[in-house]
Amino acid sequence: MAQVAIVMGSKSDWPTMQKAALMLKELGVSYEAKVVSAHRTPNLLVEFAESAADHGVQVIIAGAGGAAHLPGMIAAHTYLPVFGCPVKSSQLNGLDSLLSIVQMPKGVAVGTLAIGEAGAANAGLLAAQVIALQEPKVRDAIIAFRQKQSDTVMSNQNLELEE
Ligand SMILES: Nc1c(C(=O)O)ncn1[C@@H]1O[C@H](COP(=O)(O)O)[C@@H](O)[C@H]1O
Repeated sequence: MAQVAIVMGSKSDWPTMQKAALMLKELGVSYEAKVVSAHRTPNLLVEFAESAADHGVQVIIAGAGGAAHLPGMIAAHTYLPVFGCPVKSSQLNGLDSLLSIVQMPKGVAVGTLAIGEAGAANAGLLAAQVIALQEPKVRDAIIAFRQKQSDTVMSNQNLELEE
């Protein structure tokens, strides 16, 4: 049973959304990934969102591009926390996705991440931080991840001119 569900509007979102999966894997959090679309599979969306908590899912990450209604519609059908990832669109570079996801009306919350792969990776990190509230092993993995990141920055202080 997966702790985190990663859903996306199309398989074409997977190159972006797999960054969330990679982060969860690195931090030892179980996940399942699937394609669910508010527009193209509206019945599947309702079925997925309404049953996610019963299946043991604790956090949902939802990524979509363009008219990105997926995260908001999922949030409307579950009380689980939903993190929305704006996927870069071909026409407007993801600004459309970002604005679709971030401007939720008061009363239904979606935590919106940055556009693209960095946002997806951070969605994985945030989801892991929620899981870590109850799982010391995940908390330790996050602390180790942060330490490794700091060490990398500290070992990159030799800034030389490239001529
Ligand atoms: N925004 C949504 C939703 C939705 O919000 O339900 N379903 C699909 N899509 C988006 O359409 C884009 C193009 O999809 P295709 O590549 O399949 O044509 C994808 O980024 C997807 O997230």
